[in-house]
Amino acid sequence: MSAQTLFDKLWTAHVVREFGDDWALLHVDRHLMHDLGGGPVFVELAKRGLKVHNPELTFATPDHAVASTPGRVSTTFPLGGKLHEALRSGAQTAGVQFFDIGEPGHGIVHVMAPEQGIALPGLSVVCTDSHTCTNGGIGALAFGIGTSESVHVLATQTVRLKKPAQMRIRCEGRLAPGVTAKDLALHLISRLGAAAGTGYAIEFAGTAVEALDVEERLTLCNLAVELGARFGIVAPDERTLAWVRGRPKAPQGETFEAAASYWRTLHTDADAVFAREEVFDARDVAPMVTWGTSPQDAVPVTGRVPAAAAAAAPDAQAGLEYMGLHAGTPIAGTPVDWVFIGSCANSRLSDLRAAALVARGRHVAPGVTAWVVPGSESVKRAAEAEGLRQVFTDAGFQWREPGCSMCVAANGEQVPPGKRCVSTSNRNFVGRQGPGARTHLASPATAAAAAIAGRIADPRTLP
Ligand SMILES: CC(C)[C@H](C(=O)O)[C@@H](O)C(=O)O
Ligand code: SF4
Repeated sequence: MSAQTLFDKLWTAHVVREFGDDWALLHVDRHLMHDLGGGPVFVELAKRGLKVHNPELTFATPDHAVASTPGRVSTTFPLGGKLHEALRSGAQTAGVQFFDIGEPGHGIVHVMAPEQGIALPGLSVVCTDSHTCTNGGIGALAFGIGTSESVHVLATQTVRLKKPAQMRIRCEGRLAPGVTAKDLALHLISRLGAAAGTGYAIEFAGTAVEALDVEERLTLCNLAVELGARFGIVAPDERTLAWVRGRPKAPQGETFEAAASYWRTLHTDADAVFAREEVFDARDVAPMVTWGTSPQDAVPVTGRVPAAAAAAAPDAQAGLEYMGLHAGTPIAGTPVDWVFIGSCANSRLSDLRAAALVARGRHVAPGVTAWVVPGSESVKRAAEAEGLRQVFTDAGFQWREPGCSMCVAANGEQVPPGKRCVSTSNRNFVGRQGPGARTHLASPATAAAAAIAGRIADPRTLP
């Protein structure tokens, strides 16, 4: 057999039928549903008189529209309450497991899936959400689908897809201390452009990626879609296997060992060919922060807001105006009003630890509202157990309930118009965190540093 890429191996393992012209019907191993799209999917299925083919392979959790207010219930945000109920009742009727708020397993769908061992290396994972690619960080064939495809998955446990072209991004060397996977992702997007991955499945490889811990790989793959790619993957290795072992829904004992020996075959063969290959030196990466309204508008925190003409995006001038920034000014020192630490990009335990390291023994600057929103109930409990909640609240951060929260503001939690927020999420589009809200994407450490300094600041040199 000719040399195969990791993606080829994952793809081939899931083909049920080839249709020609690179189209195929793929088996879906895990189907995730969330509150924004889930309810209507169940309604549509019922309307068409269809049954759920494999209810045990679908998992539902409300994340986008639930309030993060401490002590919240499902109806704290009333519209979210309706979406919650539609998802819950649809799941119950279908026999689909529903992870409700307050229960272990609840959380942002892309945080809870790998955490619970629902997503595993080698499995195909789909959800009506573009950031499903996050799961590629453990070597899953994970991708976002549309609502009608979700109905199709419920009815048939398959999905029709055209095999994408393949790109490999190799990051060689080591990230410098204080530089994270989020910074690497923003660096890659700023260098390659937010559309570079369109039509591709991206494999992230190289010594710098191998050196990332598994949660950092999830962050890196989360941002693959901000490069335009539907898939981002990292080959599973011993680190991945150790991370997966013992998760609630991961195989146990001998079954785990059998799975692990298959997972060890999931890597790109030495002489496999990619349609496009890019190589980066990890030592060039600094803590990054965005200045505009696309994730590609990112500069090192030690850098300056670029002149619009020098920026890659055609709408950079409009971005600068929306953001209320001037070309040539250092990005550090820009005063901030809000800080949001959360989202499927950066709300796992390791992210909260990194932010807490900066927050410990310091205090949020006057006039700054700083939120920490854990990605899942399990992350929240683990963080509380090791004292991180105390570190944050002592420092003046608000400790909130898990969900998407201010990442997309679908739960009514918005950055007020004209206010500036440093956010650990993945999108800084116009209005993303609320009408007129100004978003700067950054890592958890950089976001925590901004909260403390009251302005954009380099976490490595915080007084
Ligand atoms: C709501 C959902 C469809 C959307 C996505 O696909 O990513 C959201 O999660 C986002 O981050 O913008
Ligand atoms: S946390 Fe943000 S990016 Fe992730 S699924 Fe929720 S809304 Fe989308």
